[in-house]
Amino acid sequence: MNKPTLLFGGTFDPIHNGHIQPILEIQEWLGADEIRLIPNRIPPHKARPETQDQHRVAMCQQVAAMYPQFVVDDIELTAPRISYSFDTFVELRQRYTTTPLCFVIGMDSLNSIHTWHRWQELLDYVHLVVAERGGYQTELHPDVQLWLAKNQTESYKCLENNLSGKILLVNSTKLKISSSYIRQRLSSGLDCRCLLPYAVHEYIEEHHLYLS
Ligand SMILES: Nc1ncnc2c1ncn2[C@@H]1O[C@H](COP(=O)(O)OP(=O)(O)OP(=O)(O)O)[C@@H](O)[C@H]1O
Ligand SMILES: O=C(O)c1ccc[n+]([C@@H]2O[C@H](COP(=O)([O-])O)[C@@H](O)[C@H]2O)c1
Repeated sequence: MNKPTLLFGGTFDPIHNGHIQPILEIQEWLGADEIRLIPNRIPPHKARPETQDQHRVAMCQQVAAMYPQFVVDDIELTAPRISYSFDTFVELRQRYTTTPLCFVIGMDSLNSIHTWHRWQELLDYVHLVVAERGGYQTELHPDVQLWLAKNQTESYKCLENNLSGKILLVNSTKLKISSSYIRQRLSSGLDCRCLLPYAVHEYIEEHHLYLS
Protein backbone atom coordinates (compact mmCIF):
# COMPACT_ATOMS: atom_id res chain seq x y z
CA MET A 1 0.00 0.00 0.00
CA ASN A 2 1.23 3.51 -0.81
CA LYS A 3 1.47 6.32 1.72
CA PRO A 4 -1.79 8.27 2.12
CA THR A 5 -2.47 11.28 -0.06
CA LEU A 6 -4.29 14.21 1.52
CA LEU A 7 -7.11 15.93 -0.37
CA PHE A 8 -8.13 19.38 0.75
CA GLY A 9 -11.05 20.99 -1.05
CA GLY A 10 -12.32 24.50 -0.62
CA THR A 11 -13.38 27.73 -2.16
CA PHE A 12 -10.08 29.27 -1.04
CA ASP A 13 -11.30 32.84 -1.52
CA PRO A 14 -8.60 33.41 -0.33
CA ILE A 15 -6.54 30.52 1.09
CA HIS A 16 -5.38 31.46 4.62
CA ASN A 17 -3.37 30.28 7.63
CA GLY A 18 -6.45 28.59 9.13
CA HIS A 19 -6.35 26.24 6.14
CA ILE A 20 -2.60 25.76 5.98
CA GLN A 21 -1.51 25.14 9.59
CA PRO A 22 -3.96 22.27 10.34
CA ILE A 23 -3.30 20.53 7.00
CA LEU A 24 0.46 20.71 7.57
CA GLU A 25 0.05 19.18 11.03
CA ILE A 26 -2.13 16.39 9.64
CA GLN A 27 0.44 15.72 6.93
CA GLU A 28 3.18 15.37 9.58
CA TRP A 29 1.08 13.07 11.79
CA LEU A 30 0.06 10.86 8.88
CA GLY A 31 3.44 10.82 7.18
CA ALA A 32 1.71 11.75 3.91
CA ASP A 33 3.86 12.82 0.97
CA GLU A 34 1.38 14.99 -0.84
CA ILE A 35 -1.40 17.48 -0.12
CA ARG A 36 -3.70 18.08 -3.10
CA LEU A 37 -5.44 21.43 -2.88
CA ILE A 38 -8.72 21.22 -4.79
CA PRO A 39 -10.27 24.63 -5.43
CA ASN A 40 -13.94 24.21 -6.33
CA ARG A 41 -15.63 25.87 -9.28
CA ILE A 42 -19.26 25.91 -8.16
CA PRO A 43 -19.44 25.40 -4.37
CA PRO A 44 -22.45 23.19 -3.61
CA HIS A 45 -23.53 25.01 -0.46
CA LYS A 46 -22.61 28.62 -0.87
CA ALA A 47 -22.68 31.43 -3.39
CA ARG A 48 -20.29 31.18 -6.31
CA PRO A 49 -17.22 33.26 -5.44
CA GLU A 50 -16.91 36.70 -6.98
CA THR A 51 -13.15 36.26 -7.26
CA GLN A 52 -12.15 34.79 -10.62
CA ASP A 53 -11.06 31.14 -10.58
CA GLN A 54 -7.65 32.12 -11.95
CA HIS A 55 -6.96 34.28 -8.88
CA ARG A 56 -8.12 31.65 -6.38
CA VAL A 57 -5.89 29.11 -8.11
CA ALA A 58 -2.95 31.50 -8.28
CA MET A 59 -3.20 32.10 -4.52
CA CYS A 60 -3.16 28.33 -3.93
CA GLN A 61 -0.14 28.15 -6.22
CA GLN A 62 1.64 30.71 -4.04
CA VAL A 63 1.25 28.23 -1.17
CA ALA A 64 2.47 25.37 -3.36
CA ALA A 65 5.55 27.44 -4.18
CA MET A 66 6.31 27.76 -0.45
CA TYR A 67 5.77 24.07 0.39
CA PRO A 68 6.76 21.37 -2.10
CA GLN A 69 4.26 18.90 -0.65
CA PHE A 70 1.32 21.00 -1.91
CA VAL A 71 -0.06 20.36 -5.39
CA VAL A 72 -2.93 22.35 -6.89
CA ASP A 73 -5.42 19.99 -8.54
CA ASP A 74 -7.83 21.53 -11.07
CA ILE A 75 -10.15 18.52 -11.18
CA GLU A 76 -13.17 20.55 -10.03
CA LEU A 77 -12.30 23.73 -11.93
CA THR A 78 -12.31 21.93 -15.26
CA ALA A 79 -15.57 20.04 -14.64
CA PRO A 80 -18.68 21.85 -15.95
CA ARG A 81 -20.83 20.91 -12.95
CA ILE A 82 -21.52 21.71 -9.33
CA SER A 83 -18.42 20.69 -7.37
CA TYR A 84 -19.87 17.76 -5.46
CA SER A 85 -17.19 15.95 -3.48
CA PHE A 86 -18.76 12.59 -4.27
CA ASP A 87 -18.18 13.06 -8.02
CA THR A 88 -14.63 14.25 -7.41
CA PHE A 89 -13.82 11.22 -5.27
CA VAL A 90 -15.20 8.76 -7.83
CA GLU A 91 -12.88 10.30 -10.43
CA LEU A 92 -9.86 10.46 -8.12
CA ARG A 93 -10.31 6.85 -7.03
CA GLN A 94 -9.90 5.80 -10.67
CA ARG A 95 -6.59 7.66 -10.71
CA TYR A 96 -5.37 6.39 -7.32
CA THR A 97 -6.08 2.68 -7.20
CA THR A 98 -3.63 1.69 -4.47
CA THR A 99 -3.31 4.88 -2.39
CA PRO A 100 -5.28 5.69 0.76
CA LEU A 101 -7.05 9.00 0.12
CA CYS A 102 -7.77 11.24 3.12
CA PHE A 103 -10.18 14.13 2.59
CA VAL A 104 -9.53 16.82 5.18
CA ILE A 105 -12.35 19.07 6.38
CA GLY A 106 -12.88 21.48 9.25
CA MET A 107 -15.35 20.79 12.07
CA ASP A 108 -17.89 23.21 10.54
CA SER A 109 -18.01 20.95 7.47
CA LEU A 110 -18.59 17.81 9.58
CA ASN A 111 -21.43 19.63 11.37
CA SER A 112 -23.24 20.02 8.04
CA ILE A 113 -22.10 16.90 6.18
CA HIS A 114 -25.56 15.31 6.38
CA THR A 115 -26.62 17.93 3.77
CA TRP A 116 -23.93 16.89 1.26
CA HIS A 117 -24.67 15.04 -1.95
CA ARG A 118 -24.51 11.24 -1.32
CA TRP A 119 -22.71 11.88 1.96
CA GLN A 120 -23.03 8.37 3.32
CA GLU A 121 -21.22 6.98 0.27
CA LEU A 122 -18.17 9.25 0.59
CA LEU A 123 -16.37 6.69 2.77
CA ASP A 124 -16.52 4.16 -0.07
CA TYR A 125 -13.86 6.29 -1.75
CA VAL A 126 -11.92 8.21 0.91
CA HIS A 127 -11.17 8.50 4.62
CA LEU A 128 -12.32 11.69 6.33
CA VAL A 129 -9.92 13.59 8.57
CA VAL A 130 -11.60 16.33 10.57
CA ALA A 131 -9.61 19.29 11.86
CA GLU A 132 -10.65 21.44 14.81
CA ARG A 133 -11.74 24.94 13.87
CA GLY A 134 -11.67 27.99 16.15
CA GLY A 135 -15.18 29.30 16.72
CA TYR A 136 -16.91 25.96 16.07
CA GLN A 137 -18.04 23.27 18.51
CA THR A 138 -18.92 19.72 17.49
CA GLU A 139 -22.66 19.80 16.76
CA LEU A 140 -23.48 16.70 14.75
CA HIS A 141 -26.80 15.65 13.27
CA PRO A 142 -28.01 12.38 14.90
CA ASP A 143 -27.47 10.49 11.60
CA VAL A 144 -23.88 11.73 11.49
CA GLN A 145 -23.35 10.69 15.13
CA LEU A 146 -24.36 7.13 14.19
CA TRP A 147 -22.19 7.22 11.06
CA LEU A 148 -19.25 8.43 13.15
CA ALA A 149 -19.78 5.75 15.83
CA LYS A 150 -19.68 3.10 13.10
CA ASN A 151 -16.64 4.37 11.21
CA GLN A 152 -14.47 6.38 13.61
CA THR A 153 -10.88 5.40 14.29
CA GLU A 154 -8.30 6.91 16.61
CA SER A 155 -5.39 5.36 14.81
CA TYR A 156 -3.34 6.95 12.06
CA LYS A 157 -2.10 3.46 11.13
CA CYS A 158 -5.65 2.43 10.36
CA LEU A 159 -5.77 5.12 7.65
CA GLU A 160 -2.52 3.86 6.16
CA ASN A 161 -3.71 0.27 6.11
CA ASN A 162 -7.03 0.91 4.36
CA LEU A 163 -7.79 2.76 1.14
CA SER A 164 -10.92 4.42 2.53
CA GLY A 165 -13.75 4.02 5.02
CA LYS A 166 -12.55 5.63 8.29
CA ILE A 167 -13.15 8.93 10.07
CA LEU A 168 -10.41 10.46 12.23
CA LEU A 169 -10.94 13.54 14.41
CA VAL A 170 -7.65 15.31 15.08
CA ASN A 171 -6.50 17.79 17.66
CA SER A 172 -4.99 20.28 15.23
CA THR A 173 -4.27 23.91 16.07
CA LYS A 174 -7.50 25.85 16.33
CA LEU A 175 -7.34 29.10 14.39
CA LYS A 176 -10.37 31.35 14.24
CA ILE A 177 -9.69 32.57 10.71
CA SER A 178 -12.08 32.46 7.77
CA SER A 179 -11.92 33.68 4.19
CA SER A 180 -15.06 35.75 4.72
CA TYR A 181 -13.46 37.53 7.70
CA ILE A 182 -10.40 38.30 5.56
CA ARG A 183 -12.53 39.57 2.66
CA GLN A 184 -14.48 41.77 5.05
CA ARG A 185 -11.33 43.22 6.62
CA LEU A 186 -9.60 43.83 3.31
CA SER A 187 -12.63 45.59 1.86
CA SER A 188 -12.54 47.91 4.89
CA GLY A 189 -8.84 48.57 4.37
CA LEU A 190 -7.82 46.63 7.52
CA ASP A 191 -4.57 44.73 7.97
CA CYS A 192 -4.58 40.96 7.34
CA ARG A 193 -0.87 40.20 7.17
CA CYS A 194 -0.98 37.82 10.16
CA LEU A 195 -3.89 35.84 8.72
CA LEU A 196 -2.36 34.86 5.38
CA PRO A 197 0.98 33.73 3.99
CA TYR A 198 3.09 36.71 2.91
CA ALA A 199 3.06 35.64 -0.76
CA VAL A 200 -0.74 35.37 -0.82
CA HIS A 201 -1.04 38.80 0.76
CA GLU A 202 1.35 40.21 -1.86
CA TYR A 203 -0.71 38.60 -4.64
CA ILE A 204 -3.91 40.16 -3.29
CA GLU A 205 -2.29 43.59 -3.20
CA GLU A 206 -0.76 43.25 -6.63
CA HIS A 207 -4.09 42.30 -8.21
CA HIS A 208 -6.22 44.68 -6.15
CA LEU A 209 -8.46 41.89 -4.89
CA TYR A 210 -11.14 42.27 -2.23
CA LEU A 211 -11.38 46.03 -2.43
CA SER A 212 -14.80 47.42 -1.62
N1 LIG B 1 -9.72 28.18 10.44
C1 LIG B 1 -9.95 26.94 9.98
N2 LIG B 1 -9.63 25.87 10.73
C2 LIG B 1 -9.89 24.60 10.26
N3 LIG B 1 -10.46 24.32 9.07
C3 LIG B 1 -10.80 25.37 8.29
C4 LIG B 1 -10.57 26.72 8.70
N4 LIG B 1 -11.00 27.54 7.72
C5 LIG B 1 -11.52 26.74 6.76
N5 LIG B 1 -11.40 25.45 7.10
C6 LIG B 1 -11.82 24.27 6.33
O1 LIG B 1 -11.27 24.38 5.04
C7 LIG B 1 -12.17 23.88 4.04
C8 LIG B 1 -12.34 24.93 2.96
O2 LIG B 1 -12.86 26.09 3.54
P1 LIG B 1 -13.24 27.39 2.72
O3 LIG B 1 -12.34 27.54 1.55
O4 LIG B 1 -14.69 27.43 2.49
O5 LIG B 1 -12.79 28.53 3.78
P2 LIG B 1 -13.64 29.40 4.77
O6 LIG B 1 -12.65 30.18 5.52
O7 LIG B 1 -14.59 28.56 5.55
O8 LIG B 1 -14.45 30.33 3.74
P3 LIG B 1 -15.67 31.35 3.92
O9 LIG B 1 -15.42 32.19 5.13
O10 LIG B 1 -15.66 32.12 2.64
O11 LIG B 1 -16.92 30.49 4.06
C9 LIG B 1 -13.47 23.51 4.78
O12 LIG B 1 -13.46 22.11 5.02
C10 LIG B 1 -13.35 24.26 6.11
O13 LIG B 1 -14.00 23.55 7.15
O1 LIG C 1 -20.52 17.46 -2.05
C1 LIG C 1 -21.21 18.27 -1.41
O2 LIG C 1 -22.45 18.22 -1.37
C2 LIG C 1 -20.48 19.35 -0.66
C3 LIG C 1 -21.17 20.30 0.10
C4 LIG C 1 -20.44 21.30 0.76
C5 LIG C 1 -19.06 21.34 0.63
N1 LIG C 1 -18.44 20.39 -0.13
C6 LIG C 1 -16.97 20.44 -0.29
O3 LIG C 1 -16.33 20.63 0.95
C7 LIG C 1 -15.16 21.43 0.78
C8 LIG C 1 -15.25 22.65 1.68
O4 LIG C 1 -16.37 23.40 1.26
P1 LIG C 1 -16.51 24.95 1.49
O5 LIG C 1 -17.92 25.24 1.06
O6 LIG C 1 -16.29 25.13 2.97
O7 LIG C 1 -15.47 25.63 0.65
C9 LIG C 1 -15.10 21.78 -0.70
O8 LIG C 1 -14.27 20.84 -1.34
C10 LIG C 1 -16.54 21.64 -1.14
O9 LIG C 1 -16.67 21.37 -2.53
C11 LIG C 1 -19.10 19.42 -0.75
